[in-house]
Amino acid sequence: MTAVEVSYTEDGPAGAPVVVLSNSLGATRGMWDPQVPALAERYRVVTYDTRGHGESPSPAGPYGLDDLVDDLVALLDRLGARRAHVAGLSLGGMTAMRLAAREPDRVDRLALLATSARPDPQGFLDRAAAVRADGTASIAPAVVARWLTPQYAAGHPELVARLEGMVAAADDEGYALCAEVVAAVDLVADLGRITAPTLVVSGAEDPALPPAHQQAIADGIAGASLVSVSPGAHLPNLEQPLEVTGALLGHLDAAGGHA
Ligand SMILES: O=C(O)CC1=CCC(=O)O1
Repeated sequence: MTAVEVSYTEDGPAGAPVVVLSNSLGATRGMWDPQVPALAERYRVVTYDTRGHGESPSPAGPYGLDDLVDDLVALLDRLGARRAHVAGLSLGGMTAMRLAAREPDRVDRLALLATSARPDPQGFLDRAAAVRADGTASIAPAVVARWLTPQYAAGHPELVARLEGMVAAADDEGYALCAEVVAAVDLVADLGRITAPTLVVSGAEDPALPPAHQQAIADGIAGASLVSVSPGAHLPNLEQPLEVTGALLGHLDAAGGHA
């Protein structure tokens, strides 16, 4: 399939090293809002909407993970970035892992948050069927219930409402096609091919992709470091923004400022 031109936003100094942030299933690039200001103090931060999400196109399917990687490579080319730091959460992390394994010369440092090299497919196939039948609004409360710990969600009803609105606004077919991408992901053989210095981040209470998934990634990528954020669920960057942003900056800054 031809790569699509994804919709993106840039923040930070134009000449700084590029950091690209890739979103999770059902989210938009807005999910990175807590991280962008601090990262943009010293990086050219690029957030984008994965195809089928937000303001990016939702071409007819089926999609494979390599289509999402092709979109990301096309974005790097549009940015004039031969190499970039790449961070992704969940589906975004799967895209980032595949890029790092397939085109290692395009990736400087890699950050993989709340993601998996081999998710259990059935739940995602069921989810695709559910949104095709009843739309993304029908699954939004259950999805967001996995993104934040129950305690944090109880204390932040406006955030919960905003996130549920984000999922409900997602294109039904785009969401379903990307859920099918997740269901088909098997990156176990790719892990050993990843040479980029890698940070892996877990939400200690993530019910969607529990910490064993990130442990398997950290075990499979040579030299990877693993940080567990607690309390934290599937979107630990929202619940623990200071800790996650600090971990990202520590990892990226170790590159010495050159992507
Ligand atoms: O949506 C979820 O429940 C968890 C998830 C899996 C892949 C992804 O991007 O989010």
